[in-house]
Amino acid sequence: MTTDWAERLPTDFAFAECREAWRMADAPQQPAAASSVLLTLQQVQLRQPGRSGASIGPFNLALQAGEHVAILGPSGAGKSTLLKLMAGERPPQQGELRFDGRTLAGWSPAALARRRAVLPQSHAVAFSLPVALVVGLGRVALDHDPALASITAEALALAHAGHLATRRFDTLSGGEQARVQLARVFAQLWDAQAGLLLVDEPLASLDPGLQFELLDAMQAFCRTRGHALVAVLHDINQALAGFERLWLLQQGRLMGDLPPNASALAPLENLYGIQLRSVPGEDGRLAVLARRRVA
Ligand SMILES: Nc1ncnc2c1ncn2[C@@H]1O[C@H](COP(=O)(O)OP(=O)(O)OP(=O)(O)O)[C@@H](O)[C@H]1O
Repeated sequence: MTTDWAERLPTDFAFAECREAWRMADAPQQPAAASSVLLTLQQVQLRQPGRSGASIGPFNLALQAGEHVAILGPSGAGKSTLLKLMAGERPPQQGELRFDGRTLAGWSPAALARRRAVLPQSHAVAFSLPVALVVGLGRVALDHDPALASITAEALALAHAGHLATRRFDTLSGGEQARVQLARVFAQLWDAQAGLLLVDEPLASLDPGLQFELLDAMQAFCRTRGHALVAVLHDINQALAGFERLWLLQQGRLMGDLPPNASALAPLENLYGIQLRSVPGEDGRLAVLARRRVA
């Protein structure tokens, strides 16, 4: 496979960022040193457009290189918007974001695409594209990509989607499409180091077995490459099992920045208005049973 197909993509193609990144490819950037700050948000604030007018922030956050953070909160709390701010997809009205020491605006789309990948909550593809092409779109920022075919195959296998390689994306089920999109972001950061993977409800359309498998795959993928991982999740146990920090959001504000241990239970109960009972989890990690709060 070559990158010639990128020239044939329709102009309103959904992966506008990738196409832009492919056009603007420039010199590779040096990755952040281990245990350094990768991404900072300082007084970052955004007001949503239109009638909702919801105000998100101000956020003051620092994400370390290689750190794994889960963002939790009720529906409409601002989780996806925070992820979009971190991705540089939504510029803040106030405040500053720095990625690897440089303001996000100071990164060219191509250089950013080689260091950080984004898996949005919805990922419709407007055209009937082959699965391998959708995965290969993760690598359009590279000028020369001799390993494209093998990385595409390995990324699909890691996302438990190797058997879908010859299918067309629009014929796949929701869960199959989710796995292909996960393979796309794996492919994007496959040969990067100390990057950033931002994922929004990546497991929502998958069966429970696949949720375990793909959460493990995502964690292992990031750990072996030193990538930081920030995931918007609705499943408290997934957040407790595989993440080092929990960012709790409510009404556009950060209500807590906590480790995934017993100290998080009361804040989580308050966040969702539910009762949680701790139960033994895997490898001694905390797990919870959720119940309706009794008045
Ligand atoms: N483009 C937009 N224009 C106007 N309002 C928006 C926009 N995007 C989000 N909002 C509003 O901002 C608030 C936060 O939305 P966001 O999608 O970040 O929430 P969320 O926590 O991810 O929710 P969910 O768990 O339901 O996906 C909501 O009230 C939403 O209606």
